Amino acid sequence: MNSKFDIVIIGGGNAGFGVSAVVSEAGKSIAFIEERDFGGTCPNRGCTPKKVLVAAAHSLHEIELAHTHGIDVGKPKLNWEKLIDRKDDMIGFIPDAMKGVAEKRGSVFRGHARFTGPNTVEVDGTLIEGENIVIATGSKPRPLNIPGAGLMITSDEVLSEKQQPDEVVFVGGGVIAMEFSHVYARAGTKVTILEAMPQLLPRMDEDAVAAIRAETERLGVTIKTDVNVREISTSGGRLKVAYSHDGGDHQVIADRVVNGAGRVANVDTLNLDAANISHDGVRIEVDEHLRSVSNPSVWVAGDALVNSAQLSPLATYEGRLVAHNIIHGPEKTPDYEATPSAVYTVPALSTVGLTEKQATEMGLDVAVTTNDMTGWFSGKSYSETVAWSKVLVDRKTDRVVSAHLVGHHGEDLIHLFSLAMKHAIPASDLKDTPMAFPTFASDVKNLF
Ligand SMILES: Cc1cc2nc3c(=O)[nH]c(=O)nc-3n(C[C@H](O)[C@H](O)[C@H](O)COP(=O)(O)OP(=O)(O)OC[C@H]3O[C@@H](n4cnc5c(N)ncnc54)[C@H](O)[C@@H]3O)c2cc1C
Ligand SMILES: NC(=O)c1ccc[n+]([C@@H]2O[C@H](COP(=O)([O-])OP(=O)(O)OC[C@H]3O[C@@H](n4cnc5c(N)ncnc54)[C@H](O)[C@@H]3O)[C@@H](O)[C@H]2O)c1
Repeated sequence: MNSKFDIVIIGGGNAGFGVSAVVSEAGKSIAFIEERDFGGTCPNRGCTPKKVLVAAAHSLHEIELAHTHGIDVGKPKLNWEKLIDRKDDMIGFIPDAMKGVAEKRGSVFRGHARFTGPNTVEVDGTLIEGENIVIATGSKPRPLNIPGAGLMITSDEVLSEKQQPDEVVFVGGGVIAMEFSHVYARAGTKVTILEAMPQLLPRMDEDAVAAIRAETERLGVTIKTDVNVREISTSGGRLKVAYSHDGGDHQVIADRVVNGAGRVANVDTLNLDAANISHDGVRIEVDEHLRSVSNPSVWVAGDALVNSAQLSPLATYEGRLVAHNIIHGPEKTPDYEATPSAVYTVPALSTVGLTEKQATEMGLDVAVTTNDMTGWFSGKSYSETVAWSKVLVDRKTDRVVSAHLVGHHGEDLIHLFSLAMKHAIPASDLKDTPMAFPTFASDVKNLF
């Protein structure tokens, strides 16, 4: 097999496939290296399987609300094993299908890649040379320096273990903890979230987080912020989490403790020094074109890049951008300003743009409008338990600065705000655009 290629891609996830789509179209030769499942985290261990569990939580939520529509139903019982089987059935074909795509685009190598020189990597004894090499190796759970940290499971096990735990503790109150808490709590698992920072989801708008926190507590989830998790140990066949909070020492017993403390770039085993790639062990230093500052043959995209949010559409976007820059020269720089995202609690917290605090710190003159839509016709029809919005509009430019939505189909509505921001559609034009009625989208004009 030819071991010299135009482009070597390390990692077959969203970022790697983003690169391969563009460079294969341009007729370049590709070595595509993957050590685990083609498709990577999002379709195999992330977004897609997670959404199957979230869909079950939606169903349980609807059943909870059925009585408001005059429908009598008994207490539902989720069969966790069947849910995991359903998830496995839905995604099982993905690695082979994606491997097939990879094979159409280039030469596939299976195994762990590590650099041996500025333009070479080694995979299981095979040396592969690339004019350009793209690091698209994704992320992995943050290793925690807590005694007993090895007793924790990760989102991988949450998505694959067939036995539903009675009690779960999440160390960290970020996206993973919030999404799985809503599934577990509705399925009857007792959940505790221990977050180190004063706020759950620390990067998100504090009022939006307060709204989803209240809904999460309504489900019975125990949430502690400003917590120092001190130790995890075994206790009578179960797990004990010792933590400090509010000046006191506490403990909670659970069947499973989940690492929900963030994910770090997966680059520490790549032997970066052999390729003269400037890094600090986690962060590879790149320029505005996502190219290594010390080795111009090396590029970084997706979760392996520390500069941007760990989101699958961004991984694909960065991969495609890197491919463009390899083919046409370093022309493009990423623009993250109007990136929408959602936390798939039930209902979701959806957001695009700055938090109110960030806008204030930047000295922007913004009109801030918040709404509780539970009393609106749309919110009432669907008996929404939480329906909340905050929209920021720049008073001088009439441009949407950000939107934060909890419930009210925000995970879809957020894209209207994102499009308006990206394509500089004035906020007043967005307000004046007729939308099908009665829909949640038709409420957009009343949100700001
Ligand atoms: C539980 C969970 C839920 C998520 N939900 C969402 C969501 O709803 N929406 C969203 O936008 N994002 C979500 N994400 C984030 C999303 O999955 C990532 O942002 C995305 O998968 C990153 O793509 P990537 O290509 O950078 O990395 P990955 O998809 O992780 O791909 C990297 C690949 O590189 C391979 N690899 C690593 N090192 C080597 C090596 N040395 N040699 C060979 N191969 C190697 C790995 O095996 C892996 O397949 C979620 C993540 C998790 C964990
Ligand atoms: N819907 C989505 O788009 C989605 C879903 C799941 C995951 N993801 C991505 O995956 C990444 C990882 O998710 P995550 O939830 O693990 O990370 P996160 O960054 O969202 O949250 C991690 C949380 O853990 C806290 N923390 C860190 N160390 C701690 C400690 N020792 N004790 C207690 N708390 C601690 C942090 O303050 C933070 O709030 C996210 O960055 C996210 O972008 C996205």
